[in-house]
Amino acid sequence: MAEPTNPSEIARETLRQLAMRRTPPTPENYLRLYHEIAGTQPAAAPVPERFVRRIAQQLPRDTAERQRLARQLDQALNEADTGAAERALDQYMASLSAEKPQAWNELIATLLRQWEGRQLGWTSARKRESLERVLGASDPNTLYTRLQALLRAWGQAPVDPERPASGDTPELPEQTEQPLQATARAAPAAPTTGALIAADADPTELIDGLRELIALTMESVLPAFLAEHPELISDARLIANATRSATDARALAVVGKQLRKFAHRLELTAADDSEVRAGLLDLLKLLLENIDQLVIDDQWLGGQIEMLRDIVDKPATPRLIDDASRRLKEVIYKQSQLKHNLSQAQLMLKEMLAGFVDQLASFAESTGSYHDRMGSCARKIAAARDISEIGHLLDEVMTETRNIQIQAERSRDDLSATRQRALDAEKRIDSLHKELEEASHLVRHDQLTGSLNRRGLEEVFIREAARAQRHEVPLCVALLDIDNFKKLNDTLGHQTGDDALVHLSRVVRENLRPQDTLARYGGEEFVIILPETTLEQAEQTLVRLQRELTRVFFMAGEQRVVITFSAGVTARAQGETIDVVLARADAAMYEAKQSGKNRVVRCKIAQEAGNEAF
Ligand SMILES: Nc1nc2c(ncn2[C@@H]2O[C@H](COP(=O)(O)OP(=O)(O)OP(=O)(O)O)[C@@H](O)[C@H]2O)c(=O)[nH]1
Repeated sequence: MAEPTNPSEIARETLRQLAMRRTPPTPENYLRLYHEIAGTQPAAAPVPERFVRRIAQQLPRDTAERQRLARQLDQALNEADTGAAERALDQYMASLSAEKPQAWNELIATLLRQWEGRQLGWTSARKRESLERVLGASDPNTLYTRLQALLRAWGQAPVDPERPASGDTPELPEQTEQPLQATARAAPAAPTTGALIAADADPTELIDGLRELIALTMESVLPAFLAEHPELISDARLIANATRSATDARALAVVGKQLRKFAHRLELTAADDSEVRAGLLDLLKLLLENIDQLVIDDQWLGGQIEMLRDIVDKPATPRLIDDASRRLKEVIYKQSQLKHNLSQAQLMLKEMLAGFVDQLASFAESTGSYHDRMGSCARKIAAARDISEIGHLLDEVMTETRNIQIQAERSRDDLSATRQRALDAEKRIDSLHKELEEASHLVRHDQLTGSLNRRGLEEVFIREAARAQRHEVPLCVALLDIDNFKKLNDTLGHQTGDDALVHLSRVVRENLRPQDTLARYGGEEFVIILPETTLEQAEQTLVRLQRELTRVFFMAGEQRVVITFSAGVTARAQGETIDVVLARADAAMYEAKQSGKNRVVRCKIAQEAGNEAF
C-alpha cells in the first residue's frame, strides 16, 4: 500500500495500526504512532501554564527594574499574551546579564562615610540597630540591596543641625526651651519621610521607601513606647516582617488590614495607659494634699512634700524627676542619720531618769535605815544605866550621822550631775529636731543665696555630663567672679556685700533657662552649668547676664550699685571631670579679669576640645 501522505490518511492508518498492534488507544500512543507513520518528529509537549506562572513568581524582584519587568511578565501571562510575555522575559534576562558585579568596596566606603555623618532622626544607636537588622539578611544579594537602601536612607536625611559632625560647631537655638521629653525621646524618633523617600523617586522606589519606613517604625520606633506591652512589640515586629516581604498588591492589602487592626489596638492601649497615669497622679496629689492628716509631725517632711507638689503641678520632665529623686534620697539619708542620733539621745535621757529614780530610792532606803538606827540608839540611851554606856552609843550616833551626811552629799552631787546631763540631752534633742527640719531644705543649697552649694554643683555636673554624653549634645560651664567685691565690702559693709551676693544670684537665676544651674562655688565666685549649649551660646548667655545686671541695680539702702562680674566659659570635652573643666574656666576668667574686668572670655583650648564636647 502506498504511503499515506495527507493527514486524514495518516490518521486512519494510525487507528488501524493501533488496533493491529493491540496498543492501548491513549492520546500519547496515538501521537507517537501518528508521527511514526507520517515520518515526522513530535512537537515538544506544551508547558503547562501553571508551571510558567510559578516560574514567573519565583523570579527575584530585588531591584526596581526587575520588579517592573516581572510585573510585566505577570500581566502578559494573565492576559495570555505570549508575545508580551516573551518580550518581558527577554528583557528580564537581559537585566540579569547586564548586572554589574556588586561594588562592595564602594558600598563599604559609603557606609563608613554615612556612619560618621549626622543625619536628622538617625542617632548612632538607631543607625547601629538598623545596620544590625540589615546584616541579618539571608544571602549576599539581599544584604547588598538592603545595605544600599539603608545608606540611601541615611544619605537622603537632612543634616541634623543639633548634632555637629566632627569639626563643626553645633548651632543650637539661643534658648533651647525644648522640653526634655522631646530630647530624651529623640533617639528612637521616626525618620522624616524625606529620610527614606526622595520626592523625585520613581513610584516603585517610593513604595519601597514607604514599606521600609513602615517596617522601621514598627520595628524600632514603636517598641520604645511600648515597653510595658511586650505582646504589642512582638506583633509590631511581625507586621514589620510582613511589610518587608509584601511585594504585590494582594500582600500589601493584607498588611494594610493588619496595620489598621494594630492601630486600633494601639489607640486603646494608649487610652488605658493615659488613664492609669492620670489615676496615679491624682492619687499622689491626694496624698500630698492630705499628708498632714497622715503623719503626726510633718515638719521634717516639709521640703520633700513641697518638691513633690512642684513636680505634680508642672508637666514633668525626666530631668525634673531625676533631680527630685536625687534630692529626696539625699534628704532621706540625712534624716535617717539624724533620727538615729535623736533616738540615741532620747534613750540616754530615759536611762538617766531611771538612774535618778534608783538613786532616790536607795537614798530613801539609807535614810530609812539611818532613822531606824537612830531610834534604836535613842532607846538604848534611855535604858543606859551609866555614862560609859552612853559614850559608846554616842560614838555610834556620830558615825551613822557622818555616814548619812556623806551619802547625802554624794547623792546631791550625783543628782545635780544627772540633772545637768538630762538638760544637755534635752538640748541635743531639740537641736536634732531643728536639724531634721532644716535637712529638708538645706542639704545641697548655699544658705545665703539659695543657689546650689559645691556639693550640689558636683552632683548636677555629674548628671549633666552623663546626659550630654548619652544624647551627644554639648555641655558648657561658666565660672564668674564679682568684680571689686572687696571694695564693695570695705566701703558699704559686709552685710551689704552679702545682700549683693543674694541680688546677683537672684538676677542670674531669673535670667537662665530652667535647665541651667547656678551654684555658689565659694566667696564671690559662682558656677553656671549650661546643658545642651554650644560654647558660643554660653558666651552669649553670660554677656546677656552681664547686661541684665547693669539694668537691674542693686540697692544698698538708697544707693544704686552696679554689680559687674568677669567670667570664663568653656565646653566640657568627653570624659572630663568637673575639676578639669573648672580649671579651664578659671583660667579664662582670670584672663577676663586681666583684660579689664566685666568681660567674658571663651576658653580657646575648650574650642578644640569642644569638637567632641559632650
Ligand atoms: N560680704 C561677703 N564678702 C565675702 C564673702 N565671701 C568672700 N567675701 C569677700 O570677697 C572679697 C574678695 O576679694 P578679692 O578676692 O580681692 O576680689 P575682688 O575685690 O572682687 O577683686 P577682683 O576679683 O580682682 O575684681 C574678700 O574681701 C572676701 O572677704 C561673703 O560671703 N560675704
